[in-house]
Amino acid sequence: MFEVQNTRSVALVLSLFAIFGIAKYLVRKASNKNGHLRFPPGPPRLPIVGNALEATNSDKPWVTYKKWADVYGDIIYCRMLNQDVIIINSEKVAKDLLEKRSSNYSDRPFLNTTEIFGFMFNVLFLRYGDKWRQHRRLLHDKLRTATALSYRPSQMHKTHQLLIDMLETPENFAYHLQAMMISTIMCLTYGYETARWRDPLVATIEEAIGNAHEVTTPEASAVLDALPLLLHIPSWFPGAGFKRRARRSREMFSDMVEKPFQYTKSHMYSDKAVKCIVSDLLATIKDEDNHDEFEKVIKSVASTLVVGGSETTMSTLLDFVLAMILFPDVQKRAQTEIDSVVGSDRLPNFDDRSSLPYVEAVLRESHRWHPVAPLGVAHAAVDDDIYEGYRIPKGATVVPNVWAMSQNEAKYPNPSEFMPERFFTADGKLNDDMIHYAFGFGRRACPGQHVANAGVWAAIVSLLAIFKFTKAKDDQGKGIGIEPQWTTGIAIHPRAFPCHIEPRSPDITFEKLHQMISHFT
Ligand code: HEM
Repeated sequence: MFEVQNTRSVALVLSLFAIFGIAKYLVRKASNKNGHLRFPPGPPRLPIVGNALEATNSDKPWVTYKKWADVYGDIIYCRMLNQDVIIINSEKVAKDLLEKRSSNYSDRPFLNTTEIFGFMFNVLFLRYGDKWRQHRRLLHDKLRTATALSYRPSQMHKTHQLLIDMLETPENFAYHLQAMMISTIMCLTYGYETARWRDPLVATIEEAIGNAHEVTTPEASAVLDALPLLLHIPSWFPGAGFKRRARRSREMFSDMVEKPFQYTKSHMYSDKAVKCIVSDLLATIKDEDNHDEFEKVIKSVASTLVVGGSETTMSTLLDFVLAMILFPDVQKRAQTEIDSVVGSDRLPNFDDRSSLPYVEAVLRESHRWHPVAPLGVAHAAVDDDIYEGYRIPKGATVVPNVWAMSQNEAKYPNPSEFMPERFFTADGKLNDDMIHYAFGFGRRACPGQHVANAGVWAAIVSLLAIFKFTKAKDDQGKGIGIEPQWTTGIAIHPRAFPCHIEPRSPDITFEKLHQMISHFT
């Protein structure tokens, strides 16, 4: 994060670390009540930096942590500069700590990068306490299973728009997937209809989120968290380019929070008003004394929905498309199932869902194969704790390595293969592995998972019903090989890959598709 560019800066940074490290060690030693217990096992630590170099050396820290897990076990202690970090590599330990002891593990570590990049409006990063509870109550009310059902018509409507866009310009598939997911959540949250192509608000949201994803992880924030003094150096100072990026990020997030909110507020009593989450919430606080305070909460909840609900679902769909190209037999089997249940004269609807178990398994495998949030979102320990005889210090950052859970060979043989079959029992029924760990743990678990699963299912089943996904071809007509790569950060997605998308049948013309959509029930 902090780009050290010359030897003097390095010397200065290291001396400061040494002073702060020793001071923190002495304070901790004096106040520690479980000091006689050992930390969980972990890799050897260097003086001052601890394990920070190894953890930040790769753009896939989850893979590094999984390698550590193979040596040291399911619960690991490491140190990122002056920060204690506990890495959890199994579902069992994650449940034991983050769920069964959730009153101690529902806090978030404070990351300086979230603050300076303007991401603190996001409920995801709120510390555990009354303010978080107030936000979380509203989120729960608007995202719980029963309410989520009322979003389905809108989710299907946006999915049908996606089918039209894909038929028109299949080469822009990644843009269409992203635009659909942002458009859906903007409509549900703000009643705002995005333009079909290059909507300015969509562009701001994409840029703001993309920018923040890489820097809002404990690994990326480690230097600034250890040495907050660096926040005060001027932006022209060598290595302080992050300050200029942070300023731009704050401006974009401010637009993202304010503009759509003001749109809803100014339209909610007009003839064109569309019922949405923000207008519902604003109506409930109309006569409240501390109206301005409530308005801030609504703004924060609404923009969190957009951040939480767009990039994650789009990334899952990109994983799905990539998997369909790399694993054509899975695609064929899912389409055979859809054809047998839905036929070719209509589009799938939510009533078909329970009759399409293989498609359901494709959805689960899309969450498992390359989890969108490979290190979940870090929790933090409120107080000292002891687990299996090991000491977990108060304030430790607790990282669930979702990647390691998803690649557990004992549970998922050949984990790098996309195999929906792994979700079936021997007698051909869907098993009960819903990949809940991809959505986090305990009191902080994703409140949007029902909405997410409905939206992603609708897109997967509809795309499979209409389109065939294959490798793009070179000049000689040979399929172009794909070496899949993923982005890095708190939420990841496959980097651009070549792909050929065409209708499964020559009967699928614009006219036919519009007809199917107009007859949709
Ligand atoms: C594939 C889609 C999604 C995935 C994989 C996902 C994953 C996650 C994860 C891992 C967390 C952190 C949980 C933890 O701290 O243990 C989270 C939190 C959250 N998600 Fe999602 N999410 C998805 C979709 C959505 C959607 C569609 C929404 C909203 C409509 C949403 C809203 C939120 C919110 C508000 C939080 C913050 C919860 C808190 O800190 O209390 N997510 N999500």
